[in-house]
Amino acid sequence: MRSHRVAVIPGDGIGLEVIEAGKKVLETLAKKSGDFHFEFEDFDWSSQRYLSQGEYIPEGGLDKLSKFDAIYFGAVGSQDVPDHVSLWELRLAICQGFDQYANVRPARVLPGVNSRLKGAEEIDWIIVRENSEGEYSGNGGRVHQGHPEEVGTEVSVFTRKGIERIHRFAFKLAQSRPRKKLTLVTKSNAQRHGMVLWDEVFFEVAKDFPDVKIDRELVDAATTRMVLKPETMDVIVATNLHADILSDLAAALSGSLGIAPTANLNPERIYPSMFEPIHGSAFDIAGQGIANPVGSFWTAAMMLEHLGEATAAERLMAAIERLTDSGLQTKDLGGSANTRDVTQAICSDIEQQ
Ligand SMILES: NC(=O)c1ccc[n+]([C@@H]2O[C@H](COP(=O)([O-])OP(=O)(O)OC[C@H]3O[C@@H](n4cnc5c(N)ncnc54)[C@H](O)[C@@H]3O)[C@@H](O)[C@H]2O)c1
Ligand SMILES: O=C(O)[C@H](O)[C@@H](O)C(=O)O
Ligand SMILES: [K+]
Ligand SMILES: [Mn+2]
Repeated sequence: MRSHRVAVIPGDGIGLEVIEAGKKVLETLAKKSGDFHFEFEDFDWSSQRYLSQGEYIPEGGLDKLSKFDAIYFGAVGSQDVPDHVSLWELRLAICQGFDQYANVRPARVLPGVNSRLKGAEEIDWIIVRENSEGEYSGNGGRVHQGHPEEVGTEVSVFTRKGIERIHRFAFKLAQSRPRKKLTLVTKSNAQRHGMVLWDEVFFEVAKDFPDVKIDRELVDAATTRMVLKPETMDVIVATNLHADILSDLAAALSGSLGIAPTANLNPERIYPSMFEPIHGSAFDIAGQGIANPVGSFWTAAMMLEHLGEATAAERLMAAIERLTDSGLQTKDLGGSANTRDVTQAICSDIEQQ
């Protein structure tokens, strides 16, 4: 029997609720499949831990985490901790610490889901987010704090190496898809250094992929194209910040932020990769049991794929689609089901297949 060691970090808020749901689904699926199982280990790395013990990740924590086959992550963020502290101390510490430079964010309208966008059924995108540098390099500082002369800088850092590897990853992904299209998202009209390098390296890498159809879109225009001509896009490569914003838009256009999944990949597999729904801890609905767990289920399917369990990943995706198609939906999708109803329904569906 194949065994997969998965570190589970539910984090904060609805992260706890959707990861508990996702684990149940994964366990049901493994039991049904019969030829693999999970060894889950839970980590309490969260804002609660930070507030009580002064750190998100304990001494030696990343070393311990590095031994796992994958990481299943919920969300981080608390009203009692500044967002820049929680994000940097937990999610970014793992993504950057494990060089998970390729963040992959698929978007499509699942069966039975109503999008507010006319023509949304045309959405079939994968957003590739550069996940190690750019606007998230953490390069900057503050001086003269509290004085009228106060200055804060936030300097984006783009390296040739960092740019080349993410473009190459995006080209390979585009090449593997039927439409073989790749859109470069940029802002090199206004940002005349790092973004120009971003573009130049893209067109250099493009020479190695003559079968991939390419185009270039400024990020502001990319938002309108996603809304007005969704069928013209396939794989989209964008910087850390641009892709962060575009992927929330893509999720909402596909029905809800509660559905969208993410893989934070270290493609060379030197470190474990991390899988999480794209949403955050959702202060407004946390603790109510009404979070949509579908994003964490789809995320689980991406994790299965990465672990080499392609058949199980397909079975899970099919179960997710039967679930959304059945009309049993949470509030964000216009339904009245809660997290538990939806989780129970998908588990019994998997058991009965
Ligand atoms: N990767 C992460 O861990 C991550 C991602 C985004 C935000 N955050 C953090 O989360 C906190 C809250 O951020 P935010 O409000 O900007 O974004 P958010 O994603 O937490 O919530 C935005 C909106 O979407 C709704 N929503 C999100 N997920 C949902 C789900 N599964 N089901 C139903 N509704 C859902 C929320 O209720 C809210 O109205 C902040 O601290 C932020 O830094 C963390
Ligand atoms: O990286 C970020 O900006 C946040 O964690 C979050 O918004 C995400 O998308 O992961
Ligand atoms: K998340
Ligand atoms: Mn985001």
